[in-house]
Amino acid sequence: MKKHSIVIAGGGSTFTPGIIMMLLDNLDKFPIKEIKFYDNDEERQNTVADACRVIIKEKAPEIKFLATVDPEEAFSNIDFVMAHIRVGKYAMREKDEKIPLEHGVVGQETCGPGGIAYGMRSIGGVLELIEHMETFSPNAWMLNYSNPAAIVAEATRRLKPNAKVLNICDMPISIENLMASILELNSRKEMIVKYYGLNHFGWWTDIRDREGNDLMPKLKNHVKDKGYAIEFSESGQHVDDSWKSTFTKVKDVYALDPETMPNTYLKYYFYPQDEVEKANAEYTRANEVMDGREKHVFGECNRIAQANTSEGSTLEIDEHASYIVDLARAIAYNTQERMLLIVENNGAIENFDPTAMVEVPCIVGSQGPEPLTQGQIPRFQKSLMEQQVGVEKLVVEAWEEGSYQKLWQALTLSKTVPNARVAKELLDDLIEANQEYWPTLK
Ligand SMILES: NC(=O)c1ccc[n+]([C@@H]2O[C@H](COP(=O)([O-])OP(=O)(O)OC[C@H]3O[C@@H](n4cnc5c(N)ncnc54)[C@H](O)[C@@H]3O)[C@@H](O)[C@H]2O)c1
Ligand SMILES: O=P(O)(O)OC[C@H]1O[C@H](O[C@H]2[C@H](O)[C@@H](O)[C@@H](O)O[C@@H]2CO)[C@H](O)[C@@H](O)[C@@H]1O
Ligand SMILES: [Mn+2]
Repeated sequence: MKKHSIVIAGGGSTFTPGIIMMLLDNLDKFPIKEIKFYDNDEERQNTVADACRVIIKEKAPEIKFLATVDPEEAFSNIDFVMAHIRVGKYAMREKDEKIPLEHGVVGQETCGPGGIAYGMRSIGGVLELIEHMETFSPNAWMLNYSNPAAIVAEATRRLKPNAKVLNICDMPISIENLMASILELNSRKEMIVKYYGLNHFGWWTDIRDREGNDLMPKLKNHVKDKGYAIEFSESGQHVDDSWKSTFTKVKDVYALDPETMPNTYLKYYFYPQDEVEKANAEYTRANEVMDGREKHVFGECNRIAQANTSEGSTLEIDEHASYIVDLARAIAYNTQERMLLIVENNGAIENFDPTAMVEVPCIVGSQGPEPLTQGQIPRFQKSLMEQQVGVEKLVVEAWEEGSYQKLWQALTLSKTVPNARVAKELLDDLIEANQEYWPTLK
């Protein structure tokens, strides 16, 4: 098997050590020659890189390792870019969440005004990574999970239509892991699913085992009362209380259409007021993540680098991120794996905008993804998706044209925003907070 060279863009991410440990755990399936880290924050990246260097040396000393802030060094001679950047880091995520709450609107990193603000920051950052890849390794593929994936994917479709970039999200994978637990299966890979939607905005319509048996009745029986909540102590991975509450809230989302299984993020569109009431405007998910995951990961990285050993480390392999290996293998070895990806619709959802970026099952091989047709979708989901895809497209147009008007329209159209006046007040506050990152809007 060919050994691959990869660059992780956003080397300083809190997810990087877990992904490195996951890659090292899968070397038999996806051999690696070289790993490079690239970030535009050298200090943050070095903290993670100094620990990962130790881990790689212990587990696979034959792998070359380099951390750099120089695009040419990072993007030369690579086969894959694994991209997870957060433009503006947690300081800006905190503003994305808190500014909407000041206006009585959902404060969430990828949904509603927070997602729109984050999108306006991410588009430029992700397009720049694509340009580096195309300049220094034109045959490489980018596996992109930088958020907000829906807006980023639309930007890549519109502004880099020929780029070899695959946009993917781990939420369906996480949910399928929970479904597998509920169904008492050994792995989510025992399920064959049908699914359609937008990123963080979709529904499973059919779930079967490999023999073709319908697993939906058993799932429905659990989800109607408990959502996707399970006994998390048995799941092996730590799950924060706010995520447990999200998994439980699924039962209310499910009630809207008991024939399908929903993505967790739909709660922000169906029950925005519940989310606003529950939120603490002084302490949002960004604060939780900074005090939790970020402190833990950076604390452990410092300890490993100083001790020059990972012995006793509490960093966890990011098991559910193994979809990244599946995706890279599908491209590298033409495995024809069936995976949910965010791709241009082109008729996969028959009665929906062919130019929308939708999340559907695809067969992935060395030529990229082939979307599987999901047929016609019902009026309820179609109407919701049309509104949301309108928001996403308007954001990308606003970014490209520097249009205040289109961004105001996008915010007004979002189901999470009550009216155009609130949308305008929000927009003005978001412009003020994002001066360093957004294009100038006229
Ligand atoms: N698609 C998914 O389902 C999924 C799942 C988990 C995380 N994510 C995304 O992964 C990303 C990382 O998340 P995190 O919580 O670890 O964030 P983080 O802030 O810890 O890491 C992001 C890194 O990106 C770097 N960065 C920012 N702008 C950059 C640029 N223009 N060029 C190069 N590097 C840049 C930052 O310096 C930082 O080190 C986020 O976009 C997050 O939303 C996506
Ligand atoms: O609030 P965060 O930073 O913890 O998570 C935001 C991300 O949430 C999703 O990914 C989750 C995953 O679905 C969950 O089960 C858990 O295992 O962790 C992941 C990362 O926290 C979502 O798909 C991402 O787009 C979000 O960035
Ligand atoms: Mn996601």
